[in-house]
Amino acid sequence: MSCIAFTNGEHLLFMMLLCSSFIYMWAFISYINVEKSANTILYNLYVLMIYLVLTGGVEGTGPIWIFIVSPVTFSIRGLKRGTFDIVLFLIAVILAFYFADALDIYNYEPNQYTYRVLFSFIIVAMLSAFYEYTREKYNDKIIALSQKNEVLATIDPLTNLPNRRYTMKKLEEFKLALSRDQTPFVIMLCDVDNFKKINDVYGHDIGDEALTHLANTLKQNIPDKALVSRWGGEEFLIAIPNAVKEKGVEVANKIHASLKNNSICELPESVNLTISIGVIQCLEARSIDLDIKHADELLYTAKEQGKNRTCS
Ligand SMILES: Nc1nc2c(ncn2[C@@H]2O[C@H](COP(=O)(O)OP(=O)(O)OP(=O)(O)O)[C@@H](O)[C@H]2O)c(=O)[nH]1
Repeated sequence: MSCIAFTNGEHLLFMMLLCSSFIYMWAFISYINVEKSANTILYNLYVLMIYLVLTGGVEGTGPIWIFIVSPVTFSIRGLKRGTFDIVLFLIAVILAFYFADALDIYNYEPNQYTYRVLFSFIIVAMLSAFYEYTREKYNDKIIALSQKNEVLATIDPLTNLPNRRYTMKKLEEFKLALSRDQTPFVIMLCDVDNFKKINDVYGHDIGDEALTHLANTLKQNIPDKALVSRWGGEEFLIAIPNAVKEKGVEVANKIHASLKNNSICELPESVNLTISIGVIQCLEARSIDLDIKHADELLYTAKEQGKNRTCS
């Protein structure tokens, strides 16, 4: 457009369009700062449009270009800020039409032309605002849905405890705190004793009930900042930050006692739900996987020694 203006001898328009092209190019190159680039593009567009309305552009066709302003504004600014900018731009356009005539810069003919342009601009702006409104609404819905899915992906649906995926992330964080600030932490691996028998004798539903009961018992007996998760099947993992092994053993004993005192109503009184636990204090030099392997070995020892006990 700038080249066309040059060959037509419209030197001022040529300069305006050339400057705009350079500004757009700069905004494109410095795209790293999105906010800054977007503002540059938008304000440059406004200045160019006001210039076209004020001078009439080529044979009075300048105002036609203002229709691109509303979609660009709403897509960059969003609904709220976009509406504010569009209203300011509209006032500027009305003033530009007024001064074009008052200062005899360009006389738009027929008279109705100015009104037609302004009214059609308002209609296009309203349609763009409506489009932006629905776009933002659906965008919010999609964000809410993906946040919900993200939560669901980290929760075990039966016990409502975090799952292994989430726990691994948390354990990495604890490990980082251990190597950075020397904050010790404890891992406890718990496994239900003779669970297959409970399932076989009383059915899977009662088995599920037992797992939920155990999850609640674990939650009630761990310190505030500790994490309890369903590690898989009938295995649970507890991580206690800022704690040493003795604390883990103390918590384990509390859990054994609590399970003994609170039986599941669906199970006969003679059947006690018990668990075996392996407790370790994590070492800075060991990976999380090796820590867990070590806890698993202690859990195995607890099973071998007769179950319903803790090894550390
Ligand atoms: N009801 C129910 N059972 C489960 C679930 N996940 C795993 N199980 C059952 O847990 C049982 C685990 O059995 P085993 O690995 O033999 O362990 P165990 O019978 O507890 O024996 P020990 O660990 O040696 O005390 C299996 O029968 C699995 O089917 C679950 O979500 N619900």
